[in-house]
Amino acid sequence: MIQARGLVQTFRSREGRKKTEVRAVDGVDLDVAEGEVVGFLGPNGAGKTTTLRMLTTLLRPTEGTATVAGFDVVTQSEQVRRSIGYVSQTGGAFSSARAGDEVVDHGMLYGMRGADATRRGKELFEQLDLDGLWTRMPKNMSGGQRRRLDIAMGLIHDPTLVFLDEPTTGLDPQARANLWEHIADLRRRRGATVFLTTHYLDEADHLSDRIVIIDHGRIVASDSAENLKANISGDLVDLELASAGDVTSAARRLGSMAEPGRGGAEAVEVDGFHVRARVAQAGRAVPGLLADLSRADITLESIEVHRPTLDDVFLTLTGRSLRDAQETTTDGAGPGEPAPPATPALVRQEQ
Ligand SMILES: Nc1ncnc2c1ncn2[C@@H]1O[C@H](COP(=O)(O)OP(=O)(O)OP(=O)(O)O)[C@@H](O)[C@H]1O
Repeated sequence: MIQARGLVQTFRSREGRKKTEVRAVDGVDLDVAEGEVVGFLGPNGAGKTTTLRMLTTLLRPTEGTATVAGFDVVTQSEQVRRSIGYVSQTGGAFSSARAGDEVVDHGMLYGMRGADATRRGKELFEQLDLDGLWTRMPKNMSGGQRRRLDIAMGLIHDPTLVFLDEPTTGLDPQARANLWEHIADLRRRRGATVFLTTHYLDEADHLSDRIVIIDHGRIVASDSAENLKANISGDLVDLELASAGDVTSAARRLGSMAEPGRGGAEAVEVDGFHVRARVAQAGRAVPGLLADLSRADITLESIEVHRPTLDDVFLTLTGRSLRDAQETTTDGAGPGEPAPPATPALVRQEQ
């Protein structure tokens, strides 16, 4: 459905008298099969939106080639546009028409009959929690409601290939869950292919068959979330001790079980009464560890095991945490909408 080879995008900008060149996308190859849901992850400025804009024909690649739905993004841009749905990060510019009319007009632009566009639009309004807002003007909607309207516009013509640029940023948890349901449904019922960028690791993990990670304009990983996590990180074991005296011996015992190549004291993090380390397979390691601690009369307050997250994957690949690589932004939610999470740029909810 999507095939890209050596995609490059450079931007020229001027800082004072100095001209600089930003290589926003630096040789991207992509293959997305029909019916696949791909989560495109990376820190701010990694090149996600620029890649998406090239694939959706909004930006001509500086170098490289890409076909989308079988059409060339440069020489057959019109056919590409007809074949896809696109929800941009910033949303569309709305006229002064009512929300429902905007959506129906948008469907008709794609060749739908008015009655079909209205029926489908009403269905989407209900699914995206926009009930009762059909006749409201978009400028009088909250930020979150406008975001959901953007999504309704992108899906009105039931595209079988959908590009979603941060579709749920600024949405409250319930609206996010609804949209997830909707995206899962697009694939289940229509066999749609979905290519989405997101800063929410749990979203990428939950929705995607495959995660593609981009950093500094280059793809650094591409695999299922399960495989990425299994290949890279061990499980994090977090022990809470009852007394400071037990911390040192617990740290020594846990260190000896840490992942091969990462064992020893340096693999162990001590934080107050907590001792943490990664072990290859916690399910197998923990029973022995507990028995060992018990024999040594070490009293545990609690033990927690965290499966590796996509953030751990990114950290292992690049030496940086996705969270640290993000900037905090607060846009997205409008009046009457719950505020977005404290660091909407990236939220980790897996652990
Ligand atoms: N029109 C432009 N002119 C100059 N530089 C640009 C332009 N558009 C993007 N860039 C730069 O290209 C790089 C990649 O930007 P891009 O928006 O693709 O990143 P992103 O991964 O989508 O980031 P975010 O998660 O913040 O949306 C950044 O360094 C950005 O500043």
